Amino acid sequence: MPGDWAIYGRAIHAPDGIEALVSALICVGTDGMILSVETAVAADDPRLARLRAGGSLVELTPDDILIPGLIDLHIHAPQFPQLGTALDVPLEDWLQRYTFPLESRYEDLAFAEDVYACLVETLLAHGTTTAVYFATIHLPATKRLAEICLDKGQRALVGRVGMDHPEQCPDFYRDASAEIAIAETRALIGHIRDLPGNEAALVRPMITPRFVPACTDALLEGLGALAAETRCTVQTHCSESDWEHGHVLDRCGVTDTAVLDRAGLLRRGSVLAHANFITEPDAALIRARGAAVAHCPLSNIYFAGAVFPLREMLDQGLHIGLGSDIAGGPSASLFEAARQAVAVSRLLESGTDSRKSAAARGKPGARIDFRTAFRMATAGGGESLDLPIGLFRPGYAFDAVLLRSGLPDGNLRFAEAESAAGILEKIVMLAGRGDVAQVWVAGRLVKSR
Ligand SMILES: O=c1[nH]c(=O)c2nc[nH]c2[nH]1
Repeated sequence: MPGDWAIYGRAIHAPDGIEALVSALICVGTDGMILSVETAVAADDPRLARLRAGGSLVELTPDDILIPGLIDLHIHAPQFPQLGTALDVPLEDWLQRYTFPLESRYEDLAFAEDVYACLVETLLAHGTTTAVYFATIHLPATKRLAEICLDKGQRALVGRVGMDHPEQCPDFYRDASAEIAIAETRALIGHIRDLPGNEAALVRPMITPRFVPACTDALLEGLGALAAETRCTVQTHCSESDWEHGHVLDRCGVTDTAVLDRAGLLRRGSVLAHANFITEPDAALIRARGAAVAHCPLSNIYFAGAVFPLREMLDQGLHIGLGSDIAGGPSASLFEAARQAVAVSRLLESGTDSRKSAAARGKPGARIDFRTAFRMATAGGGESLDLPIGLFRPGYAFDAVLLRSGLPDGNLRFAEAESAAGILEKIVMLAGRGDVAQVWVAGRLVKSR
């Protein structure tokens, strides 16, 4: 729609707890930002008639419900071809055997374009309106990923991966030096910030050291200095598995979090994927710096060897959102990540070894429910990135997903007069691509069936 426009119907979001917005009128400006949100607007309100007459009103049906766009805090874009496969070995073997060989192929720009275009389309179809991407060490292909996100209208944060450590990175897939990795990261930051059509910063660069084991101290320090200089946010992996956590302790004498902080990489808006083995002082430091954790329950099942103490970390006030971790996690759907976050928290609470007594088996109080999972997939992601997304509030971007009950290939069936909590529980437990009717990013309709 060319000018200001509005959407009228039922919505749900999670400012703190869950808030149902009944008969809501959400007005959206030409810049894609929400101008106003009003609830209990009567169907015969004259403003609706005026908007309707001007062709500026989207009207939802009783089968429809609007939710904030999903925010996926951790995706490896080049790993998309391997989604759903290659999960039979531990992280350190998976990287060397499957993942580095696949990522090395992105020197081929045509290959990269095909994969990245398909991935961005797929994620939008699943309702992922904001995606935080690791790319590869290849600057041209990483620039293309950012351009594809901008063309297709997906809000994205895109990073060229830095990895120069000769002991952990193979000869065929490694930065030639820390200097080159830093220079190319700088070039990507400039390229994305100057992209024509990106004046509103729909796509942003991210400084992306792969993880401490893959980076020399010179690279970590250089990227930290670059983050301070450019005020660019940072993403990396942190204390992911027993092997990874132990490797960093052996090499550096301190945890990943302390190493990242020493290098200046732990900042407001920094996203640390996994963080399964962070210590109490690590958690305090992450909180003090305003950094965030991307909780990736699916890949943690395969690689971590432990369950992230999510409830405890939320209670300590950390910013936490959800990551699909394509392709360490075998699903592109953030709804799937949300339900798995609930499931693994229940396993952590109950424990898993039936040979132990119930009292000795688990971690009391560790569970989260569907409300918390939904919040992490939406408002929690926005807070983590320090961006005004994930809520229906004036001043926030209108990034939204319209879910429709009863679509032929969908899972959702809302009963008449079902409560907001009941509907949300069904969404978190059942929703998938087949339930997504329309998707908007920054007020632009980017998917419709
Ligand atoms: O899940 C993961 N995927 C990766 O690609 C990776 N690299 C380092 N650590 C990692 N963990």
